[in-house]
Amino acid sequence: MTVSQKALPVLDLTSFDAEPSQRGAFLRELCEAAQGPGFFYLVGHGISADLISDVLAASRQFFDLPERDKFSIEMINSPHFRGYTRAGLEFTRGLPDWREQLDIGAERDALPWDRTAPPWIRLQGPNQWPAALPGLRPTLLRYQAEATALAIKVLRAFAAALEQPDNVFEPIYAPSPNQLLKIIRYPGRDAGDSDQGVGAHKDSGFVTILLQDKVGGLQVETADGWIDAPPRPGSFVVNIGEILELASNGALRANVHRVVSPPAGVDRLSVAFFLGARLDATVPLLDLPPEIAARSRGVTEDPLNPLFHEVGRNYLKGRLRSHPDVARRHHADLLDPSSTQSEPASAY
Ligand SMILES: O=C(O)CCC(=O)C(=O)O
Ligand SMILES: [Fe+2]
Repeated sequence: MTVSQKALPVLDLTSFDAEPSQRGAFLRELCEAAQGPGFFYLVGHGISADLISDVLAASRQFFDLPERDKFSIEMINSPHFRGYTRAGLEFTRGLPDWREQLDIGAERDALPWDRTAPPWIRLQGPNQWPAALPGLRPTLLRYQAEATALAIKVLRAFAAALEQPDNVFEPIYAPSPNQLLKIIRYPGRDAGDSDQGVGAHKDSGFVTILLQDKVGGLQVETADGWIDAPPRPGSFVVNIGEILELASNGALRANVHRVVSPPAGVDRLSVAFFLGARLDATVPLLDLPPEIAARSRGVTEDPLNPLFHEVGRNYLKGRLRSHPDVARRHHADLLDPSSTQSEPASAY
């Protein structure tokens, strides 16, 4: 498919706190970005350049560790889907993604799971950290905290763009939003290799805040075809997740995106932060003013990716499907034995 040369818009978050006319202009730009590509670059975000370079440096140090150190914290050890995943072990739409990654969630104790507990309770639990790199934990947890505060501010801006009170989503994320921080390395591809860094997908949360190093590869699907989202110094790429699509009945759309692997001899680092609602929450359908409701496109119907308003159920569905090895080892009771796919059984 051809890739269009169109660029994503750039939004300045400081305008959200500015006087009413500047704030109004910002909210209009946000609506346009949401109606169009569903993705934009964010500047004026308030996260320091020092923290950003520390996170990228710590990520590079992690991926440079010997295999035995990374393998000692593999995700297969964790029923909570935390830890390291080798390239090729994560799947998007049934095909392997050529990226290695470390998944860090909210640092919380595991909850007891028994037959009466909802299955998503299994998602809560500790992270796995590499003993060989003690500096990684404080750097990533600090970044996770700052990215959470930033994502909540972006969420408040989306609420305002929908002409809702800024805090309309607070009841479904406070006091313990679902957080997922992923540090990712995309290896270069040799001739004949698949170019699927990560296959075409939507993100499941409220919003995603993406930090990229200097190597491109992210592409966004739009009405005009795929658009490149090359790195832009000092900015994050922000995109809409499925919770906002559900809550707005498609007035905001979670857009499809993918990463094309870098060429041979080059690798790419990215750090994705996904802000989600509380796992025990149910996504409400917002009462939108008529002129916004008129723009609603409804929620995308995709038989391969049914969307549930129950947050924990939706999130668990995605984790089981993306990490079939973890699903088989720890959650075989949730898988449908008649299916070769790692889909959750429809019963729960
Ligand atoms: O690495 C990137 O640029 C995007 C990653 C992504 O889309 C994801 O992990 O959901
Ligand atoms: Fe994504």
